[in-house]
Amino acid sequence: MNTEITYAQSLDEQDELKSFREEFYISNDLIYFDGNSLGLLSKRAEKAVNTLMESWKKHAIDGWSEGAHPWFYLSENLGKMSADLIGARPEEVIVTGSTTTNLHQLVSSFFKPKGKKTKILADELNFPSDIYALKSQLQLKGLDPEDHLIQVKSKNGNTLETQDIIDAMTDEVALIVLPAVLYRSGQILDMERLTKEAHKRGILIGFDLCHSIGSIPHQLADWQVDFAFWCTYKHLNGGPGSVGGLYVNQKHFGTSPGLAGWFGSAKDKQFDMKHTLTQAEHAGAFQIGTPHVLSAAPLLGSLEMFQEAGIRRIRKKSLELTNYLMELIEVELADDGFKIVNPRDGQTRGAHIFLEHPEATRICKALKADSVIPDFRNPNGIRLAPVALYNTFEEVWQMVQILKRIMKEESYKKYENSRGVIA
Ligand SMILES: Cc1ncc(COP(=O)(O)O)c(C=O)c1O
Ligand SMILES: Nc1ccccc1C(=O)C[C@H](N)C(=O)O
Repeated sequence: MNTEITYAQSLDEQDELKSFREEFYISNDLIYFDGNSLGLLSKRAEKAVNTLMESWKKHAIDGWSEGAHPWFYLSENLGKMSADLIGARPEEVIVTGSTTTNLHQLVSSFFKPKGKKTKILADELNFPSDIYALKSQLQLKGLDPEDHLIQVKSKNGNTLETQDIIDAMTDEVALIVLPAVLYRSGQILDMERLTKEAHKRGILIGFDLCHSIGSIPHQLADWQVDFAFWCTYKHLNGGPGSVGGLYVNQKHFGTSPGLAGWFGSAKDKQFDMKHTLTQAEHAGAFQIGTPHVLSAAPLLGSLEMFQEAGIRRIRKKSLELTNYLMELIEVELADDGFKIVNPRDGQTRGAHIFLEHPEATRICKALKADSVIPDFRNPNGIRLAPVALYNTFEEVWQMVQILKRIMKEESYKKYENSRGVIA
């Protein structure tokens, strides 16, 4: 492989998406590879927040129906803007809640234990919040999570095998909840096949898209996935705590929300103020209360950028970036004890790479001291996410050189090998 910086520079020159970098607040003195934990602020997102602040300033209560983006329809409009990213129909998507609250809403709506079918199937590698939510949903139904939550095991601690998940789809399972992309190893699960197999057995299936939305294409409607939920602060660059999203397949329109609230109403009925809910005839039925308008606002700007860039072009560049990163690591850091544990092939590799190293904690500290932002995942993982919309091939090259120097000079030994509170 070509390890010269000029090669990286030539890749940047040919990059069709290169103009997007200028739209972000990104410093040339910092290599930010953590966009899969918190995406960067773009000027368009900032402008969108200012626009909605203006509507508040100018219209006060009438901002619900007036101004550039009337707040009453904002969640639906942002849902429509997100639909292409996940291959859904516009009315199947709503921007609302957070990952964890949306999961609670969807499980409370679609988990209906009956007869022998009383179990939820998940996996042992998912993000903890999802597992906490599933356990508490079981408890709310009077079911003991010890025997009603099945967590498919990983053979190697990093990835899952499709067949192992299918084998766990017994006739006791009512519902399956899995990540689309695993938060540590970045493995993409075969959503299409898993959905088909679940449906053959009369099981509903939903996916957590936190690490997949904005980084890989999906075809949720074609695959007939029952539901999905996600955050918008990672690849979608919505900002800290930005409003999440959910998808419900149209065949489930009309299902009563498990956690009902007046924003789930049909719009024309909401202000009738009746004590009987007339729910919206689309995914909007799964909203609960008043939308968090100011935390949804950045998405008006950031989703517009995804519409322009297109998820297929984003995926193509992302695969090229991670491929280049892995190849450089293998050549330049061959003797430094790093193990690449994410899947390699373009079918199952998400948008970040995951390295294991016994000294991972302090290597991350040394990287940060040298202006590279990775993230550390307990106990020995380093996640690196070069993001298609704003990172460059040259940054990948620079980062590997910095890491090479840290390993050669052993400068990581200046730090303690223990994690901080937020790692
Ligand atoms: C897969 C996954 N699920 C859930 C969460 C957290 O959910 P929430 O947005 O509710 O904090 C994260 C990250 O924060 C995540 O990566
Ligand atoms: N929401 C956060 C708040 C604080 C710090 C990190 C997060 C993350 O999103 C972590 C991410 N979900 C992960 O995949 O590790």
